[in-house]
Amino acid sequence: MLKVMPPSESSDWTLVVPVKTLVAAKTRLAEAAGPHRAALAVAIACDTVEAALGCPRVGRVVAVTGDPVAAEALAGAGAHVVADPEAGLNAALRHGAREAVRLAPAGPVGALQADLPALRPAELALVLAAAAEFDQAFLPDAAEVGTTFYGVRPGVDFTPGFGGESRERHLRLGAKELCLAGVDSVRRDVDTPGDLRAALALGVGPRTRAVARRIGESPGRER
Ligand SMILES: Nc1nc2c(ncn2[C@@H]2O[C@H](COP(=O)(O)OP(=O)(O)OP(=O)(O)O)[C@@H](O)[C@H]2O)c(=O)[nH]1
Ligand SMILES: C=C(OP(=O)(O)O)C(=O)O
Repeated sequence: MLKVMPPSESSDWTLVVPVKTLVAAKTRLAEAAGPHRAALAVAIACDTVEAALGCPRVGRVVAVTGDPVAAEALAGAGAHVVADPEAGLNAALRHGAREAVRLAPAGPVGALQADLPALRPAELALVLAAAAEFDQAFLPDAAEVGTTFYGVRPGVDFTPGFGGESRERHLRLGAKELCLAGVDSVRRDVDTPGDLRAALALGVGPRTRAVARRIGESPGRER
């Protein structure tokens, strides 16, 4: 029998989450995490994916990684995993976005950083609702230097400019900066030990709490 798939709705986002090879991941947490650095990177990415999938505006998460260990864990957290073209972060995101359009041609596409372990689905919903008002939009990170989310309306070119001081780059590229209250968990990226403590204070997902305990950090409150 022919199975007719329902058309994806415009509020049904596909989020692309990039996860680099674990040997190279989270180097700024090397001292704090010691032998648990790769486990911490995987835990943070999987908690991010699980929370994103818990958001009613998200239809699916496409994770882009070339790492087999990360790929298995991310698939276990519910992501649709595609291989990394190994040409850098923005190339990985564009590759994931092509898969997103293949999976849901009528839906909006976003890039979400993989290091948001405190992410709360309801806060992500606010960001996606705001982003849907613009052709191209982004959310700056907690430090207001980088970016945690970049998204486009259906049919608009997906041209992410992540890396380093990407807030300025996204502004120059003409994306609308989202200035929203009540979305701290979507902006709380984790690069340094200080960032990790700030995320733990907000409340992180269960995998990150478990690794935090192993590296001697107080796991803080539950998300
Ligand atoms: N798939 C993919 N993801 C990448 C690549 N480069 C960076 N990322 C991801 O993009 C996000 C930001 O990356 P970085 O800040 O460069 O790296 P990081 O692992 O978070 O931290 P550091 O090693 O401390 O710089 C993280 O989620 C990374 O996993 C890449 O080439 N491919
Ligand atoms: C790559 C970026 O993030 P990070 O702070 O993780 O380097 C970015 O903000 O564009």
